[in-house]
Formats: sequence, C-alpha cells, structure tokens
Amino acid sequence: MTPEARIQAAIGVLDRILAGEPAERTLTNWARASRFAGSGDRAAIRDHVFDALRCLRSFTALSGAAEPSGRAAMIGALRAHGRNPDDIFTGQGHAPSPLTPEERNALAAAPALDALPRNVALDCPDWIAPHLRRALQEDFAPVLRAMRERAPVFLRVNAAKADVGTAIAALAADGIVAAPDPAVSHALRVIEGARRITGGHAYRDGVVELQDLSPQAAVQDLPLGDGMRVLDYCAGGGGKSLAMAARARIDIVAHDIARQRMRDLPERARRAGANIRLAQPGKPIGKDFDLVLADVPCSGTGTWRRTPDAKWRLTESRLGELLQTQSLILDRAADLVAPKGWLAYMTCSLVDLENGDQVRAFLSRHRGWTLGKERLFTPLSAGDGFYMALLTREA
Ligand SMILES: C[S@@+](CC[C@H](N)C(=O)[O-])C[C@H]1O[C@@H](n2cnc3c(N)ncnc32)[C@H](O)[C@@H]1O
Repeated sequence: MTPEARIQAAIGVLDRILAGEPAERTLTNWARASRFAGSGDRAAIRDHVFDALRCLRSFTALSGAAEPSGRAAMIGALRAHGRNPDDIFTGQGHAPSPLTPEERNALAAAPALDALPRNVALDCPDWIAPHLRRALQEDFAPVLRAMRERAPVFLRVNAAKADVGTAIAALAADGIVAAPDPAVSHALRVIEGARRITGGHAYRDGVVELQDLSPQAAVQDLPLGDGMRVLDYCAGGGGKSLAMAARARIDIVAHDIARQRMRDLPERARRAGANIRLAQPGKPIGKDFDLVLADVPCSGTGTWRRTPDAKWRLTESRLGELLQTQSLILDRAADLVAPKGWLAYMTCSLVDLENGDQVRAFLSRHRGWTLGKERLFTPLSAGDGFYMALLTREA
C-alpha cells in the first residue's frame, strides 16, 4: 500500500471507532477484510489510528473541523507534523479525496497548536481536567503531554525461569533488543523488535511476560514471602498473579467476578511455570489470606497512551459507577484478610477520587486498619499511570 492509501485506510478505521466500535476490534476486522495489506501496512495503519486517537482533540482543532472525524484527525495530524495535507489528499489511486472547499477554508482559519486552549492542546477532556490537576499538580501538563506520545514497551523477566542476562540473550535470539530498567529489578525496556515478542521463543517459553513498568514496581513493593496465602481478588487476565508468583513460593488463588476474564490464566501460568489456583464458581473463596490484592476496575486514566479511545469514551457517570464498585470491592476484600495480614489496593488511574480518596474513605469506614505504603506512578517515570496502597489489618 502507498503511504496515501494507508492514511485513507486509517480514516475509515477511525470513523468506525468514532461511531462507537472498540479500536482493537475495528483494526482486526479491517485486517481480515483487507487481505491485500501486508504486516508493514497493518502496523503503519495501526500507528496512524492510535496516534490520531491520542491527539484527537488537538488534531481536530488543527484541521479546523468542528467535530472529530477520520479525515479531520488525519488532516490535523499532517499539519501537526509540518506536512501539507494537499500532498496526501490527492484523490489519486487509493489516496484520500482532495480537501473540499469547506475543509480548505476551515484549515486556513484554524489556529496553530500553541494558540489552542490548554485542555485542547493537551488532548484532555474538559470534565476530567480538574481531577487530574488536583492529583498531578505541577505535573499536570507534562503528564498530559507524555500521554500524547506512544508508550514504551516493557517486559518482566520471569525470575522463576531465568535471570535478567539470560532473558536478554533469549530475546536477542528472537531478534528483540531489550535493556534492564534501572528502577525495577526484573523489568526490561524493549528497544527494538516489539512486534516480534509474542511470536518469539522467550515469550512462548515463559522467560518473559509483557507487563508495564509501573505495575511491576508496585508488585515489587508487596510484602511477599514463601508459604504465604495470597488472594488476587480481581485477577482478570492474571498479570499481577503471575508477577506475584514469580517473586516467592506462595499459595495463590485467582478470583474474578467475570470468570471468563481468567480464561487465559491457566495457559499463562503453565507457560510461566507458576502454580495459580482459580476460585471455583459457587464455592467459597476461602478466608484469612495473608495478602489480598484488589486490582480494581478503574477509569484507566493512567493507560491512555495504550488505550487512547478510552480517554474520549469515559464519562462522569461511568466514573461514578466505578467509584461505587471500588469501595464495594475494598469492603469485601478486607473481610478475607487474616489478622495482621495485608490488603493491597491498585488502580491504573491518576485520579485521587479512585486512589487516595477511596483508601481514606475505607479507613474511615473500617477500624483497625492502617495505611502503610502509598505510591502514585505517572508516565513521567516511563511506565503507565498507576496507584498502589498497602493497608495492614491490626488484629
Ligand atoms: C483492572 S482489571 C484486573 C487486571 C488484572 N489484575 C491483571 O493484572 O491483568 C479489574 C478486574 O476486576 C474484575 N471485577 C469487577 N468487579 C468485580 C467485583 N465486584 N469482584 C471481583 N472482581 C471484579 C473485572 O472483571 C476485571 O477483570
């Protein structure tokens, strides 16, 4: 495909996402229906789509359009990168059709990036900006700016199977260049070959797992030791269960209200050589766990670089629902912690309402608990936005 045809394909995909289809599924459906496209084309179209979604508000404004659309986003993207949209929107072959007179007039009248209102230039929805400003303070603008860029790819070396040096060599044999992260002991930053990871031996043999840097750092902070009984109360795909299992010989139970979310966990655990039991539906989960992890459903504001369509879909009322679920989960999970045990609360959100406020409300509802460690990670330390709080039950 020509560069112009890739942009035309990205426009079609973006229009479907903006009409409400999930981004990943739309890209997969497009690839299935477009057998002529090679892997390089698919990767380039994906990059166009995700770059445009991360910067949807500013790119739309740079195009001069009143409403977001695939064409507006790509016209704005070209302008943002100092390119003339007329060079691409030629109508020749599979290129997008030339700019209409309305598009041309709007583009001519549109302000430059540095003249856009602050939240527009930072690609931040207005309603959530005060919440993010409260949590991030002087880091608000730098963090939002970082979220307009692609996220780096991180791997976790599975300490149960290999040390860092062995994992780097195994990845190199798969054509992947990775380097240790100075801040987190088993984390690797992928420098080259990220698209080869899931097809490579190192991944398939369970030597490495895909996991962002911030959750790796948070799990590293958990008080895990051999023989402990641990419950992963919101296990989902099991990323945290696997990271915990790699740290110590623990007895770990994975639970999730939506059991189907754990469907890949047995295979992932087998690959990692980890022993993780799935809670059985209709049967009691058990109690008196030494550590219960509640990695709760959240707004995902910390992961907007990876799931940029979520940034525009999140609403105030959805955030309100999530807050209720989070406090309910905290109350239930706390009941399952043994005396002198730990409750770890995690979100991939940057909003205080879901983080520190939630934890302080829990402490005011429950006597006999104290807050130990509390950490907020932001994309300024390379990984995703992520929050963790560690609570102890006194008796
Ligand atoms: C952030 S995701 C978990 C991600 C997972 N821990 C990982 O590392 O891959 C939150 C999970 O909480 C589950 N969930 C939502 N409400 C729940 C509830 N009331 N009780 C238990 N799990 C719940 C969701 O199904 C979802 O899988």
